[in-house]
Amino acid sequence: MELKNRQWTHDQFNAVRQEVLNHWPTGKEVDFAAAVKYHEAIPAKRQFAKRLVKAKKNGETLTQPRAGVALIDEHIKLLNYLLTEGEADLLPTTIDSYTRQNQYKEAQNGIEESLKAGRSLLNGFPAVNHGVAGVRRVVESVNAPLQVRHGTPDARLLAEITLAAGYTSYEGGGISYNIPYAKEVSLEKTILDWQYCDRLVGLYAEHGIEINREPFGPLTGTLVPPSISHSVAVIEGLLAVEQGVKNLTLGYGQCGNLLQDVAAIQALEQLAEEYFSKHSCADCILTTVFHQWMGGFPQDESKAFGVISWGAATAGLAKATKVIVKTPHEALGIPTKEANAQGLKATKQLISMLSDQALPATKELEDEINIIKAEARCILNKVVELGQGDYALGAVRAFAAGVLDVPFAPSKYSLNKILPARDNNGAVRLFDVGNLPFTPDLIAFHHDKINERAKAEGRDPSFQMVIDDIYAISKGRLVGRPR
Ligand SMILES: CCC[C@H]1O[C@@H](n2cnc3c(N)ncnc32)[C@H](O)[C@@H]1O
Repeated sequence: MELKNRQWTHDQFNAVRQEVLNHWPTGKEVDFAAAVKYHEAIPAKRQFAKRLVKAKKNGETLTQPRAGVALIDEHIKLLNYLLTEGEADLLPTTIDSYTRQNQYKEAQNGIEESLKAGRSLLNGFPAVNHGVAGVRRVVESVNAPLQVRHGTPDARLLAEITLAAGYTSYEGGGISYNIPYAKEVSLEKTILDWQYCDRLVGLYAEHGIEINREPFGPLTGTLVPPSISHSVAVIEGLLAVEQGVKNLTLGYGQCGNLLQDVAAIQALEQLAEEYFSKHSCADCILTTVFHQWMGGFPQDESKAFGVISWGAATAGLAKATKVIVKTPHEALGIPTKEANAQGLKATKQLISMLSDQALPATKELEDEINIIKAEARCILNKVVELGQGDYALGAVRAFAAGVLDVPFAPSKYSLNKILPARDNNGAVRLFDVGNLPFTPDLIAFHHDKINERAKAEGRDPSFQMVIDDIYAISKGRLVGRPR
């Protein structure tokens, strides 16, 4: 099928669906009409979209962990522990890496080995192998809104099975689950495959079932400038809305400077409103998600709590609709349920203590918001130009030209010409703007900010700054100062 940002017809969708449902035997369990009926009976309090709308209306910042283990009963126990002990407002199901690569045979082995070992030998929940009936057991046993979180370039069968089972939110996107997650999967293919996922959500919406979609905001999670992650978020949001998605959460990964991060969430809301109303998507409900620091963490658990709490405080002051919570085991690997619950409770403490405060709307904050929006507009307008008006085509061409460029991305489709580094206050700026289509004054802004830090540190701007910043937080700092 030719790539274009146009809603798929039912015939186009159904032609592809037959093939998708055959990718693994459990695909046969998918019965869309029965799934719609099942969703109709899901109470509002367990519907992700509704809970987000309520939070936006009440000015709440909801907490959500990441969590997933191999076997159904253990996964249910884990989620219920995070709900009761961790006081989570929203719950995930993090999918294992084999499933993310469509390696369902290996996932099946993982299930069998986990049964033998009596513990999870997968780094997430292999939903495709468990099938609709198995995944539905999770939905029936956990009294909270459930979201599928993963990192899957071809997430079509995973969407069919988890949504049919009753999950009411689905993370990911054709850019955000390709560029940071795959080495050489064509962007064209993943954007097409994610149009399928969004069209499926659109079909549920046509039957009155509201399912929330959340493009993956942080991308590589390593010093990604806000304007770059926002540009991807807006593009994926527009592509999703074209396929009939009505409830979207756009996301952003914490960078660490409070002013820049609060400005980033406000700029994201304003950019989304601007671009969505421009493309007549006024009836799409928009919320935001703030991801606590996605880069390297300190091994020491007390220091890790410091990083988690900083992310919680920033999310609370930014008034994001939800915050994705890290754990004190981040530097070690998959967290225990206790560590996961601790991260959630520390976060909730900060969020509730900050619910009566907001960052004052100072000139500095406004300036930061305007810089982020100006940069994103430069990128998005160039994307539309390259795509001759089409965001899907434009996105593919923009990556080829370096107009969109994600730092430290594994994908060969990202030029990786840009180089981010922190300025003297720790805000993420660009040491090398690569081929980003910024105006001269924006380029000068970044240049000056990096030079200001260089002067303060008594060294020339260099790639060493980038390296120092990558390791800074795990070494207890924000700005990677020279030794
Ligand atoms: C983009 C996602 C990276 C983050 O996702 C966490 N993560 C991955 N898999 C699981 C899991 N099965 N349970 C709890 N957290 C998980 C990692 O720690 C990291 O923070």
